[in-house]
Amino acid sequence: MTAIQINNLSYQYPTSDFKLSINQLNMTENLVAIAGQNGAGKSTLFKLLTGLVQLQAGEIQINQHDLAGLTPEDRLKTIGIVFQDPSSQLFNATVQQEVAWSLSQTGTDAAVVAEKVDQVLTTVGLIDSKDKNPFDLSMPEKKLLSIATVLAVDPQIYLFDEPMISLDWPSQQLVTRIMQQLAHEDHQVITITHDMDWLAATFSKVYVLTEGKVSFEGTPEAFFGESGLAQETGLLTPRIMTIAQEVLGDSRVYLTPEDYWEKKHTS
Ligand SMILES: Nc1ncnc2c1ncn2[C@@H]1O[C@H](COP(=O)(O)OP(=O)(O)OP(=O)(O)O)[C@@H](O)[C@H]1O
Repeated sequence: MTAIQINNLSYQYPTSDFKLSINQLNMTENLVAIAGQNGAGKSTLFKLLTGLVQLQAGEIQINQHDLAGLTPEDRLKTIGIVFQDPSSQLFNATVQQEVAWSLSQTGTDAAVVAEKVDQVLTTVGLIDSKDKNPFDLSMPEKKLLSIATVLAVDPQIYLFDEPMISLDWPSQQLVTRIMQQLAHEDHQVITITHDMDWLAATFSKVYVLTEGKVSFEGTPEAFFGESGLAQETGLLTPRIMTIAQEVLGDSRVYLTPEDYWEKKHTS
């Protein structure tokens, strides 16, 4: 089990009034979603977790080790991020080299690299494109390649910033399966998402940020079950719940169509 512990965190951009403040947060679940309106501070939290910006106050601990004290190599092996825009992550001449480059940053033995590259490219369905230039890939393929570069390093914690954006349905299903498999293997998977249907169907724990503060932590069932909370925090409810409410006047919590069917037939 991985535990991220945040104490008295505070961060303010030099050129903006926005301030992220988290007094105490203890993240231990393997499948975690971070939600919140635009500008709530979700990406800023990811930047702090990956060291892209430095904490101004407080501490972030991973399994009781201060994140700030990790060497760059240990940090890579601890937390990996898949950015929203894959183009910001890709710069090598071939798909194969792109994945090999990310592994070379962790001092991996050259003999292991080729095998690992093939393995992760197979996982994301890009093995037949390994000699292509990353910029000749489609947007979903670029995203899958950026996921492969992180899978190759195999960090303890995976951060995904809006992974579903610009993916077609098969790629969405593939990425969801990869995340579930990672969580099953006891990695921690933390995802920023605006997709409430996907959040409700996939995650066991949700943290909602509102204006730089954690305004809710709990299960999706508890979040959508608290009357008016989704609306107050600027989020939608799952579509099945909206339909049940608006068409049938049924205001119970339904996370997925399957959940609706089950609850209807067991009550
Ligand atoms: N580099 C920066 N310099 C100054 N202000 C910034 C910078 N990056 C973000 N901000 C501001 O900080 C606030 C939080 O931004 P952040 O990107 O963390 O929000 P978010 O919840 O990820 O939003 P979104 O859902 O739109 O991605 C916003 O008001 C944003 O304008």
